[in-house]
Amino acid sequence: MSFIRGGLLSKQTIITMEYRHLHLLKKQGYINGEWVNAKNNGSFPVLDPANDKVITDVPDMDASDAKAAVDAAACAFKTWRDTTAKERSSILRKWFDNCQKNTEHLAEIITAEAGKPMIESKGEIVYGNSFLEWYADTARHINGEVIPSPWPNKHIMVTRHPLGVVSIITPWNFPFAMITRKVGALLAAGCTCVIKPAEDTPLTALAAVELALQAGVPKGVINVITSSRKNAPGVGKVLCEDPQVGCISFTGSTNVGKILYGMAAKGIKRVSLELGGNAPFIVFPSADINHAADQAMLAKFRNNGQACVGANRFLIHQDVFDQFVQCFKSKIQDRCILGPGNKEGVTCGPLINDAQVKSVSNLVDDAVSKGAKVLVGGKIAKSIGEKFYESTMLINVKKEMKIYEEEIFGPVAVCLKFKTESEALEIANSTKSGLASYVFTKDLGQAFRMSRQLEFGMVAINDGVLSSAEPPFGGVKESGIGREGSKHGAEEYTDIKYTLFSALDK
Ligand SMILES: NC(=O)C1=CN([C@@H]2O[C@H](COP(=O)(O)OP(=O)(O)OC[C@H]3O[C@@H](n4cnc5c(N)ncnc54)[C@H](OP(=O)(O)O)[C@@H]3O)[C@@H](O)[C@H]2O)C=CC1
Ligand SMILES: O=C(O)CCCC(=O)O
Repeated sequence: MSFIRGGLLSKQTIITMEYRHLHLLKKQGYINGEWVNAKNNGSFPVLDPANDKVITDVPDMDASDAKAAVDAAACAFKTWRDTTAKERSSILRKWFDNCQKNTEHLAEIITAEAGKPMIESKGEIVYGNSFLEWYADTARHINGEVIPSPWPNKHIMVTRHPLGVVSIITPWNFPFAMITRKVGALLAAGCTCVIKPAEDTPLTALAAVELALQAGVPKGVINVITSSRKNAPGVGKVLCEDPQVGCISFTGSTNVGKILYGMAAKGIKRVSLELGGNAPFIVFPSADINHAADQAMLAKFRNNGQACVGANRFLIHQDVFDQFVQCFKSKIQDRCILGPGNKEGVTCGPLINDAQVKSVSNLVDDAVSKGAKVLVGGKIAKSIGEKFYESTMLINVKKEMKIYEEEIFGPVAVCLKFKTESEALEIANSTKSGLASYVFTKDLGQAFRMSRQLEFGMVAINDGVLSSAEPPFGGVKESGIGREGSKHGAEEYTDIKYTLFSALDK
């Protein structure tokens, strides 16, 4: 996708902006076709991570608002499920068109609340919107089956039916795409939803939903609960346990995913969980090293490393280790330009919040205290601001360091050396996570062996970016359950029904 490839490979012009110029800035939650405040009248501030200024306040909704939203979605489901696939497709297409026309406005909101450089924010709109376009088409192809029957005069028909109300809980790192990927799919399938965006990034969700309404999404079909971290557990309990909810679709940390999965289990509800990753990026001696280092820039520094598919461990064959490290290091020094996302030329913005800064700093400090060597970066860029962490590269990393096995979720590249293919595989697979993995080799047999033996839901051969609307996105092991994007993403929101027709004799 151009967004992912653009920022770190070339410099672009960025328009500066102020919050007062933000279009589509909504300041209320959205329930049953109305923009509403919290029943408790509470609110919380949404901050710009580049400078900690308040962009606006939004309602701090709690469990009672969540219940109202679920009730609205359940009521709307009664009619939405009976719309034709063609009608749903047409609404999704209009939503796609609206987002496309408003790319700049949506991107400005992402940059303001998530801190991304404008080039990446615009790219996220292109990427996120591709799910709406894809599901506008897919809506008309969620097919059933007629299976040859083992009995004479009997027919087996298999049909797909929407699950009902879907609870959507999304993270701050892709505040637009994580919503369109889920909501596009579930609307196509005939479901309705309640969205709970992250405390840090509710404004993108509200703007996206405003454009959905303008596209003709009927009242109650999409509802949005804005809540602070304090109220998230109460809201989450309703979204997971209310009997009217048929499915919980979550993207975020593995820890929270486990909590939600536990609550969903009480009602035997369907779950779709996209959780943490710990992606290996493996470079074999036959690889084109310059290309591998270019792709490493994308796999590591997209959204400043705050991505579940972000490369977490660079496993480099000993024969090309020095060459790769040198090449990667000089690209980091040339292309990672730290600063506020609305400043021209910036390619790496702030981390989202203080917790992220602390988590990344702790991992690096722990590694350095145990002997890791910093080749680039290694600390907070205090002259720019407290949330700006320098793009960093570490070598001499050992097993006893936390960074060796934890998900970094920040702009820190850790390079490790291996000797053999089996050693690379063993290190790569020695994690509870199994989301994305990257392999660089020109040896076709090796590429197939790695594809087969890597215990990951996604394997990219000779590429650093694998996300798009067409393939199934998702992980194995503790990285989650289910797939998003592709036709599988819509099928996640359906149940299969088998009907037996027995032809009565005259
Ligand atoms: N797989 C991925 O794509 C992501 C992984 N992460 C990982 O998680 C770490 C922490 O980030 P963080 O933002 O705290 O991620 P979380 O998993 O805590 O947050 C993701 C979403 O879940 C919500 N949430 C949190 N707790 C509950 C709950 N008990 N019930 C219902 N909803 C809940 C959050 O709301 P609120 O914001 O209000 O707390 C947010 O909307 C990161 O460092 C990273 O390692 C983070 C984001 C995305
Ligand atoms: O990191 C995430 O939370 C989602 C991955 C972004 C993508 O779709 O590539």
